Amino acid sequence: MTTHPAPTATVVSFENVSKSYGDVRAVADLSLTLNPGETVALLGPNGAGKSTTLDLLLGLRPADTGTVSVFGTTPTDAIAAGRVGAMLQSGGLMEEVTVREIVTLACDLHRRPHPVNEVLSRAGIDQIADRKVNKLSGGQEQRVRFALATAGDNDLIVLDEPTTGMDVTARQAFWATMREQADRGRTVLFATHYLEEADAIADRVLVLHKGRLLADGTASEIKAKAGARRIAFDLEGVIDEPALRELPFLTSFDVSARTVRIQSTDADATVHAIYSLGLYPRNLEVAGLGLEQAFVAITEAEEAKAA
Ligand SMILES: Nc1ncnc2c1ncn2[C@@H]1O[C@H](COP(=O)(O)OP(=O)(O)OP(=O)(O)O)[C@@H](O)[C@H]1O
Repeated sequence: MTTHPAPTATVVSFENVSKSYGDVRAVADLSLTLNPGETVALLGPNGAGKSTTLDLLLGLRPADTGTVSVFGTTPTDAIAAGRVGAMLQSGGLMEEVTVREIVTLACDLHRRPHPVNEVLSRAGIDQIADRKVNKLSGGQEQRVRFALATAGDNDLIVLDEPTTGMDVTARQAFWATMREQADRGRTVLFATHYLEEADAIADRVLVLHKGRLLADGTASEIKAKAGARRIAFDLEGVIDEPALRELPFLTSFDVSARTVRIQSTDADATVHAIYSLGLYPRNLEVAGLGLEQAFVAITEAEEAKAA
């Protein structure tokens, strides 16, 4: 009887990982774990450390301190075993070859390759398979990178801002394919600036800021962590702005024409106080923050703490 090694429960593990470039601390004491079948968004503003984190995960850069492991081994060994596919932002494609040639090469090099035609059609580049790579548009190049990342059967797919430059159709097709991969138990990790993508696609969102992990949870948990809720209402007559600004628990305030828009960390108390002022708010709406607003709130709170 053949014995198989027990499946490793943890796909990726970072333990107290730090990485600096000279004086710039790109990743600071980062600890995280990725589990099988998760689709995880790595979200953060420019310079947050997303690409560096992915480089460390792929063994493209060594950590200064801490341990990175992928499927219980080093990133290099996990990649050599054909378990990881990656689509990075940079990295030139070979120019004087056709799309089919470069995809065929990627399939030939993979331990568990998919058929070339399947890879081409999944990435939506079967129609341009005979075109030279240096004649492609930015969005088409991204599709080729996507094809290279999915040339074989990978247990972990790592994507650095994968949909940059893709049109809406390409974006939708791309995420449909990624969802299929996740449904088949693959782990997908992607870095993004697009909060709506993180919200729509990811089971889990990691918020990175100045190399540190600020939040780790579902999109709704991240929104809840930001604490505030949005309140909007219309008022008739003269609007007493100073009185409204004194409402309890406000974190933001805006009046335009007859509409008051505020954010509050205790919406029930704020709404109660509005009525206590003797006002009659019309079209009253109370809603949670969107991920974008939550993200801004969390990073601003962090900046304020650091100041
Ligand atoms: N090779 C390098 N040499 C020096 N500094 C670097 C290098 N690569 C990145 N940095 C710096 O490290 C920090 C993190 O950069 P990184 O590219 O990881 O962030 P990011 O979140 O991927 O940003 P973006 O969203 O803009 O791609 C930044 O301050 C950046 O300027």
